[in-house]
Amino acid sequence: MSEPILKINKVSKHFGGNIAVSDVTFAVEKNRIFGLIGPNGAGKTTLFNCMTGFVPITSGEVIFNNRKINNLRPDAVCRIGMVRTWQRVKPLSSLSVLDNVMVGAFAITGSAGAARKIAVEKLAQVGLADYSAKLAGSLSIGLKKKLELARVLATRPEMLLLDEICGGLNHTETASILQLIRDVREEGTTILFIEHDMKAVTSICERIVVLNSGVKLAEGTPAEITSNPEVIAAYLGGGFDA
Ligand SMILES: Nc1ncnc2c1ncn2[C@@H]1O[C@H](COP(=O)(O)OP(=O)(O)OP(=O)(O)O)[C@@H](O)[C@H]1O
Repeated sequence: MSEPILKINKVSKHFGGNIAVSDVTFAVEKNRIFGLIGPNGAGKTTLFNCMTGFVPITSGEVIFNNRKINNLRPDAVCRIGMVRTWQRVKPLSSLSVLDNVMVGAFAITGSAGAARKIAVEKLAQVGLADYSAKLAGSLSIGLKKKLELARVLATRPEMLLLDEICGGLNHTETASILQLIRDVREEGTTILFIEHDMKAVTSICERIVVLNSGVKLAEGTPAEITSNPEVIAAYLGGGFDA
């Protein structure tokens, strides 16, 4: 295994008596596309929140680039190179598409000119150049997801955490987002991908961790995961055919 960029060591998160994440351990190698899957309520988003400083961890360690980052605030986590998207994308609706991406770029630069340049570059990358001047709130859900991707790419991340970026998209939109994710990985970015669309997960991820009721149920390649009887029983059911 090459050097991991991210290590999750025995991470737990309790909300009062509710154990959302329990003693989860895994590592993500640099420049991989890694999947995080599991049933609703399995703890996937909570784990993202723990990694990126949006909720405090009850116990365990998050190590990013050999640095323990448990107590860092989300903006600091972003500045050291790890940024996440949100399951329900909420752009700043009354700002333009360009301004929304500039907000992302301001995480890494204080210069409006530099932020604009990065935003223009990232909007072109996701295919939204023609929408720059439109109000973000006027975009369709498919284009809002691309805007979300441009916003996080504008922070020039080393690692991207994508929370159901394909959720609510049709077949063509999903294919387009998956190609963008592949392109981003080609540029050297590591990706951790939460997704319920198993076709998308198995087509893009090299390795997958499965959570169930806050506990790590399995880890392996897509072929190993989709043939794992425990994963089939807890999540996939009998009908999945990769
Ligand atoms: N802020 C919170 N306060 C209390 N409980 C929470 C909070 N956030 C999440 N939970 C609980 O933690 C558990 C895991 O939820 P989480 O949203 O992480 O699951 P998930 O795997 O992302 O689910 P989904 O696929 O539906 O998005 C659930 O029982 C949820 O109710």
